[in-house]
Amino acid sequence: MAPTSPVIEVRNLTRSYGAQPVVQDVSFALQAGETLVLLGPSGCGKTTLLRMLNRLVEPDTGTVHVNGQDVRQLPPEQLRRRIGYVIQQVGLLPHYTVAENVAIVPRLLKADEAQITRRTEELLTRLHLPPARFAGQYPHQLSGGQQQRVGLARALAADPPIILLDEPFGALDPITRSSIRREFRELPELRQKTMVLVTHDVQEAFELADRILLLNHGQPQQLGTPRELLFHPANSFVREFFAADYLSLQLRVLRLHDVLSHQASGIEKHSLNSLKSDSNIIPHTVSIQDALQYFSSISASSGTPSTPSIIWVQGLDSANPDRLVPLTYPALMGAFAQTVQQLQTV
Ligand SMILES: Nc1ncnc2c1ncn2[C@@H]1O[C@H](COP(=O)(O)OP(=O)(O)OP(=O)(O)O)[C@@H](O)[C@H]1O
Repeated sequence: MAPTSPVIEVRNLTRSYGAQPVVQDVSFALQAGETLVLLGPSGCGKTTLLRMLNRLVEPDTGTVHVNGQDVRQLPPEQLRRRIGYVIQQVGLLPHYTVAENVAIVPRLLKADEAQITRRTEELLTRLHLPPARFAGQYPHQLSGGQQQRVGLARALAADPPIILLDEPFGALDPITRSSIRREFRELPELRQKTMVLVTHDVQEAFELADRILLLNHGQPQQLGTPRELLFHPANSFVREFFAADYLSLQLRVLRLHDVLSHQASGIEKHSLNSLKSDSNIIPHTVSIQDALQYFSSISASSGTPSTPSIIWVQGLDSANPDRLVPLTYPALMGAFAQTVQQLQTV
């Protein structure tokens, strides 16, 4: 299939503050629906780069094109229509209700009032903020997580095809952060969006990114999929940046079909009932991390730690999608270790 033209195309962006170069010669192109995470240590220029995409910061040199048009040529209301923006501090207006905050951009764009009300209610409902309870509340009456969701609803209100997010979960405690992140990932509203997200949290980057751009001192170190950065680091900075999280990132990026594809044994799904294990079927697409959690949950509920638990993996055999392959915890760990070793030596 021929590649379609990029939704965002950044060429040779550079920006300095005084004598300090903050973003140095960054280029990338994003296809529709792609999520790019800008990752790197504090002060490496992530926010400055993000803010150059919607002209909150002007580059010294280089260009940003959105759907083939130079953003410098787009009038401000066109930019607002095309690009939503979510920031860590949320930035809700304290004297506006939740509904009024969400409606800010559509009102600036002079959308129809009935349509704005409908859209606001729809978004609040999708983001688990029932309008009957939340629409009339003020930001100070909400928790941090609820405020964050209102900030996201506000960015989505005019239905822009592009969303920029600057540490959108940064102000939340780790537990709220991880559950909101999961909700965020599963939100149908965001599936079609092209997104650029800034974070310095490696786990967050790996959970949300299609591709990651890792920066250091404003210089791009590597642009690639999480798997490419982990198994084929471009330089020692990339390797060392992920070193502390190496095992957990491997468990997150590798999926059952990556480590089990060589397994030939298996049974037909219809014969499983006779084995009385029909509830322990998982698809081949789950991550190794999720599969390990599944093992812990079934051995905790079975109450018979001496019997090795078996799960059945479905979908490994594309010619026969109903075929199930049995898997034990030790077999999974063995296959995982072997795969990692192979990937590291390629
Ligand atoms: N308006 C400004 N004036 C002067 N220097 C600035 C300005 N904005 C950013 N900087 C400097 O540019 C560098 C990069 O800042 P930036 O906020 O882009 O980094 P970051 O990677 O997003 O950092 P963090 O993860 O800590 O938010 C920093 O050294 C910062 O002090």
